[in-house]
Amino acid sequence: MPTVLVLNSGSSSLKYQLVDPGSGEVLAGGVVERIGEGTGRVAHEVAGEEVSREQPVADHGAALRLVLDLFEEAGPSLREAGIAAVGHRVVHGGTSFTAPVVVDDDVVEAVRGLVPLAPLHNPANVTGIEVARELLDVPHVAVFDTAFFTDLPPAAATYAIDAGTAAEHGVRRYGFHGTSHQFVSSAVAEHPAVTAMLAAAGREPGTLRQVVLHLGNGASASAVLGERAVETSMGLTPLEGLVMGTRSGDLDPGIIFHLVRSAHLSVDDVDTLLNKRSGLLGLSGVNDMRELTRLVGDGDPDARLALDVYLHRLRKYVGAYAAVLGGIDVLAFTAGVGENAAHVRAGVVEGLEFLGLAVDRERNEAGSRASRVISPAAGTPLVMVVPTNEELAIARQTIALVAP
Ligand SMILES: Nc1ncnc2c1ncn2[C@@H]1O[C@H](COP(=O)(O)OP(=O)(O)O)[C@@H](O)[C@H]1O
Ligand SMILES: CC(=O)OP(=O)(O)O
Ligand SMILES: [Mg+2]
Repeated sequence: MPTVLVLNSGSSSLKYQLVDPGSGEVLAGGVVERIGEGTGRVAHEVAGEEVSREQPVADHGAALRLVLDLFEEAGPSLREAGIAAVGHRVVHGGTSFTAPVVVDDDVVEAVRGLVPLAPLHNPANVTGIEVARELLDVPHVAVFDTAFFTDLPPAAATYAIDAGTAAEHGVRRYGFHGTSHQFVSSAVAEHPAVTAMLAAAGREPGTLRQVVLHLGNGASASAVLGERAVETSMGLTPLEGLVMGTRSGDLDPGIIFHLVRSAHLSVDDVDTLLNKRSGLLGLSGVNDMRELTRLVGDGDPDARLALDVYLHRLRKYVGAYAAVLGGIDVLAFTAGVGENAAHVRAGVVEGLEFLGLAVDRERNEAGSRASRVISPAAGTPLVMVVPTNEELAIARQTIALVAP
């Protein structure tokens, strides 16, 4: 099967994978970090071997050139591998993009036009697409984080603000991490434990009520009924909702006015504060869950409070989404924290016994990498860990468009 190069341009990083969309095999992959900062780093992994380099990387264009050089040096050569297409993760698709599209000049301009709605993410996406199109003469496909949430019910997608202003400025809830929520919720729906549960109750797949928690650096929750997303925690931008590594998630918008008027912060200052200096980092000094867990173990009170705020917000969302769905059949954890931090999973479920949710200690703490049930054998609803794979999902959606 021809391979697809998947590019995920973040605000200061470029993650990439060369994937066989048929088998899911990753032929090579890596990350360029600290783009635009004084010191950059690139780590390229191929066949279990890592090649890394420290050097300043000016922008996402330079990052991509560096990656393509590494493919030629360390392999596999992209020229010889003959990639079929490049799949780009694009964070904000606005209302224009409800499904993946083959990139042309108009698409690039439309993604650029959405920069005001995603100032941290879309500029890097535009640069990534432009440079990749220049360097790699194959079809390019854009896959949007927002697409899975296009059909949110109006009651969930609408902010209760002046309707004319909202319409004029595209103010509505879009939702993000959709590629992951879609991948995970369909993996849940296909899992034998879930199909057996529905069959035993004589229920149709369309009635399956899931809450998916994507807990990475960015974090979001979704409520999925059958195959359809009916709620999600991120809104106009990826700032709303859960407590994240460096983002505040939900807060009283009055805080912004207070900081602008009383603390004389500029709008850009507040933007930076809420997106880059808040969340776990703002409360504890660290944004990485592994470090936070270490600090909590050492008895650090700030780290303890940060973790308590993080878990409290998650429990609120699970309870709210159970209400939105009229009950819950599956609670699924995914992404870096969700897949690896057993104490976070246990901490979310603790106190939600009234919904029937529980984790089995041994199952929760087993170090497996596979999709699995971690609730007690006899119980419903199910609590599950389901590894996400946004790159594979992007590669599959890309190849489906260019070589159907
Ligand atoms: N073994 C682990 N235990 C706890 N947290 C982990 C573990 N491995 C990764 N994480 C956490 O996962 C987060 C990163 O998640 P990831 O999905 O890779 O992020 P993103 O793709 O948003 O950059 C970090 O907070 C990191 O500490
Ligand atoms: C949309 C978003 O928050 O993405 P990430 O988690 O990659 O920052
Ligand atoms: Mg991620």
